[in-house]
Order: sequence, then C-alpha cells, then structure tokens
Amino acid sequence: MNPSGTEQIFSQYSTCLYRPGSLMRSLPWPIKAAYSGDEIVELLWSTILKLERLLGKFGQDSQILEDSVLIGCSEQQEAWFALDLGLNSSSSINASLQKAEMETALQGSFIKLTKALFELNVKDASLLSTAQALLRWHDTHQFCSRSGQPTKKNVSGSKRVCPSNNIIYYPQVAPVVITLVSDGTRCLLVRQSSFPKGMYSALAGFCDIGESLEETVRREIAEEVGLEVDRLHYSASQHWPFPNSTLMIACHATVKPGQTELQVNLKELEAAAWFSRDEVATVLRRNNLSNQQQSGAVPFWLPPKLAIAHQLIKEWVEKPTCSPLPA
Ligand SMILES: NC(=O)c1ccc[n+]([C@@H]2O[C@H](COP(=O)([O-])OP(=O)(O)OC[C@H]3O[C@@H](n4cnc5c(N)ncnc54)[C@H](O)[C@@H]3O)[C@@H](O)[C@H]2O)c1
Ligand SMILES: [Mg+2]
Repeated sequence: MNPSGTEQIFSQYSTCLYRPGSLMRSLPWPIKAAYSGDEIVELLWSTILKLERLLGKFGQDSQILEDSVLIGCSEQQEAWFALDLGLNSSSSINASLQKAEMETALQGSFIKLTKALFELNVKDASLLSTAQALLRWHDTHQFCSRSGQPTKKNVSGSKRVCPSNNIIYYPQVAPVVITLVSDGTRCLLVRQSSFPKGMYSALAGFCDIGESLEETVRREIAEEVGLEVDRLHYSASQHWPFPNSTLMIACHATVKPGQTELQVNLKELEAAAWFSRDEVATVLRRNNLSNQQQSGAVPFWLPPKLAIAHQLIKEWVEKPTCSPLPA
C-alpha cells in the first residue's frame, strides 16, 4: 500500500483491495483486480484486457487467468474473481513476475495481509479474507489424496475434482471457538507470543473432532487457564483466513465469582490476566489510535474493530449482563 494508505488507493482507482498474490476480475469486462505475493496484499481496478497485456509484458501466459476463483459479486451483479500471481513463490511458474515491477506497472504497492485486513472496511475485509483462504486452499489441494493424480478446479473455484476417480474436494473450514470469560465484574484477556507486542485478546481454540462447541469452550478454558465455565452463551461468528480458513464462533462465558484463580498454560499462552470494565473501556476508547508505537501510552491494546474478538470485548463493556443460556 502506498504511504498515504488505502483511502488514496481507493479514490485514485475507484477500487477495493485484496489478498496476497491475488487479482480480481469481473466478467466479461471490466476487471476488478488485485495482486500480490504470499504475505503481501493489494488491489486495484483494471480490465481483463489490461491484465492480459500486463501478464504478456512480464512474459506470462494469460492462461493463468483461468486459475481465478469466484469470491463474490457487486451490487450490479458483476462477478468478482481473485487470482494468485505467485509473486513470492520461487516454485511458481509466475515467479518471474517481479514484485517491484508489478507495483510500478499497476501503480500500487503491496502490504502484509494481516495489516491490510485491519485497515479495510468490513465488506472489503470479508472479500479479501475469502479470496485469500480460497486461493490458499486451491494451492494446497492440487492432487487427489486417493489416486495421487492432479485435481482439476471447476470454473468458479468452488471445488476440485480428480478426473481419474471423480472424487470431489470442497474447500475446508476449521471451526474455532473464541470466548470472552468474565467473573461478573472483570474479563479475562490473554496473549500468545505470536501476537503483536502489547496486544491482548479473548481466548481461542480449535474444535477437536467429536466435540460440540460447548465442549470445546469448556476444554479450551480449562486447558489454557485452568478455569471451569459456569454459564455460556453464543454471540456471533466470523470467517477468518488465519492460519488457513477458520470459522470463528464467538461466545461469552462466566465463571463462578469464587473460582477465578488462573493457572496459565505457558505452552499455549504468554500471559493471561483479569481486567476491570473501566480498564478495558479505557483501552477500547484509545484503541482506534493505538498501535505498537503508542503502546507506551496505554497499558495494552486490543484487536482491531474488524476482529470478532474486538466485538466480543465491546459487547461485554457495553452490555455486561447478558442473559445466559445453559452451557
Ligand atoms: N478473529 C479474531 O478475533 C481472533 C482472535 C484470536 C484468535 N484468532 C484465531 O484463532 C485461531 C485459533 O486460536 P489458537 O491458536 O489459540 O488455537 P488453539 O488454542 O487450538 O491452539 C493452536 C494449536 O492447535 C493445534 N490445532 C488443532 N487443530 C488445528 C487446525 N485445524 N489448524 C491449525 N492448528 C490446529 C495446532 O497445534 C496449533 O498450534 C488462531 O489461528 C487465530 O488466528 C482469531
Ligand atoms: Mg488457544
């Protein structure tokens, strides 16, 4: 992204943005285009003609446009596709598409996917996250796990088929629960060593095979901080492209007031602590401005608005007494 940020790119190109290595198009013309490499993202409007010319300029066969996947459509019913240009992949046939040259040719620049997601509005972020997750799934499901033969993508990219045995592979989504635990007056925030410096979030964990969501919440909370869930209720859900494609299922949980002593599992978490409503409300208010540079000014910071963790925390601050359902 150029230094002046997304807004300028959008206004300059009347466009939206997107995933690492992706390029989006509407059919038949014009194209909504995005592009980048594995960890960087961006996009802009283009037309299929321009893209074909651009690919030609970089010595690429425009045949790669066939690898595009359908990720949505505009209000005018234009189809939007995404394509991985493989800018960062040395094994890719597109490796010769040099990032800097592409940036110049497309009059844009690349940024990390994580950063891009947090700078977008909800609609664009959702599109980007779908594109990123779907393109990655195609990239890692090139072969049939039964026959070992190459699989073939359908036109929209909603599935892959093995021509030798007709096995159909559909994109996978892993369910993850994310829970904001409260003891009635305080909420529990945790951090993993992989989080950006100073950021705390709600407690998350993948569902194991055979588990209900409720069982996952109870197990994860017991495993990671040694607490027993008393009451639990569902809040909302969100598709999330990290680490691959997950469905984040967000819940509020309460523990009994007298049973709040934390036993932090340091294999999974770097830290976990209880925070008062006032503390969290203060950080939430400052969070819009908050980033790593400003972390000295605030004790900690929270995930950006777009993350479902942020919504959970905001809900708790604004509406502390939600009516619980039996766990
Ligand atoms: N959107 C949000 O607001 C938000 C906030 C916090 C976490 N998250 C996401 O939640 C995800 C899960 O949280 P966590 O890391 O605490 O989970 P976790 O506590 O289950 O621990 C992760 C570990 O679980 C194992 N695992 C089991 N099934 C897995 C699968 N299908 N894919 C990958 N690993 C699997 C791996 O060993 C992995 O290292 C994270 O990837 C993170 O991106 C999203
Ligand atoms: Mg976890």
